[in-house]
Amino acid sequence: MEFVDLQDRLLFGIPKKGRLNEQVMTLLQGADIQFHRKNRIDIALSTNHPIALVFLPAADIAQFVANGNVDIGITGQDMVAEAGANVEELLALGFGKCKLCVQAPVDSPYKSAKDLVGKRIATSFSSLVGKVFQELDAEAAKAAGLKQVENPTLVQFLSGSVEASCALGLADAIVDLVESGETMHAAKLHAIETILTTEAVLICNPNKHKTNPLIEKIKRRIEGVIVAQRYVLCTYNVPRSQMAEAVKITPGKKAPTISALETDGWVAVSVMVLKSKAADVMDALEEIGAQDILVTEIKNARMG
Ligand SMILES: Nc1ncnc2c1ncn2[C@@H]1O[C@H](COP(=O)(O)OP(=O)(O)OP(=O)(O)O)[C@@H](O)[C@H]1O
Ligand SMILES: O=P(O)(O)OC[C@H]1O[C@H](OP(=O)(O)OP(=O)(O)O)[C@H](O)[C@@H]1O
Repeated sequence: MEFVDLQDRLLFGIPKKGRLNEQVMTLLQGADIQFHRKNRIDIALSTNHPIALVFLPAADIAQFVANGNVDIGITGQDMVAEAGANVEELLALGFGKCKLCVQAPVDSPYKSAKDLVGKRIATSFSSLVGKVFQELDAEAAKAAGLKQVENPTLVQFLSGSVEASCALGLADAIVDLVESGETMHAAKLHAIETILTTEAVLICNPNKHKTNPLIEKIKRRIEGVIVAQRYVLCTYNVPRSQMAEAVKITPGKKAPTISALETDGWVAVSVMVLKSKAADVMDALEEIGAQDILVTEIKNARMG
């Protein structure tokens, strides 16, 4: 096998497959981190930065970053919590958003996690869930005036297809991720408690952030890509008399840029607007007499 020289390169852990992979690839492209990944090789050298991309299971990235095996990485906050990893969260990325929920069969009597003390729980998050039920067991014991409960809750690890475990008789309830709820409903389960909400994050080894300026550069670039994905640029002309109203509709991230027009009594405004609100904003601007309202895509951004 060819030897890959990683010396002097920042090691960047990237989810090698699964839910986060595609969006991370888009971020890298937007941040102009170029690389060529040979077929099935999990380390790719960047061709325009001293960076090596290390393709890893999302579940391992937090621990790898905490241990300093890689310097930075992208994974879910759920994975960081499950690993109990000591990492610095540099940036929330706005995708991979879901909730880690306790789910019970819809026809079961369980209404909250407390009702499951002493029962069997299947999950891929056995460390996190183990801690939650240890606490619930301890609370139940205390309430009953005991040192510990007779039947501690059994938390079993499953690496996948967790939602099938109640129907299979393996567990009384599960703890798994929920986004649309489709998987949960299809398995005739319902959420009875949320353990955490999560999204994808850029993380860094706490000792590396200050020592390598490239980390801050990558963070700023990725931040720019995210802003560009989320916002559009809106420009319009509006009578000066309506300027205060216009600023209320489009306050901008900091403030709108306003310049005088040659035509007396009019100003030109340039301002960032959330992509999801752009159509409503255009309607509202039109209603107060704004003209020549244009909305354009932002390719990239650097914010103050
Ligand atoms: N339905 C979902 N919606 C949004 N984000 C999700 C969803 N499922 C998982 N995620 C996020 O993506 C991360 C990786 O989940 P994924 O299921 O892709 O795991 P994986 O281990 O990378 O892949 P695989 O399950 O294929 O082995 C999760 O830790 C979570 O942060
Ligand atoms: O609420 P939903 O939108 O249905 O999403 C939730 C599902 O998504 C994840 O699994 P994924 O589809 O990534 O496959 P996996 O079970 O192989 O991890 C998670 O483990 C749930 O099963």
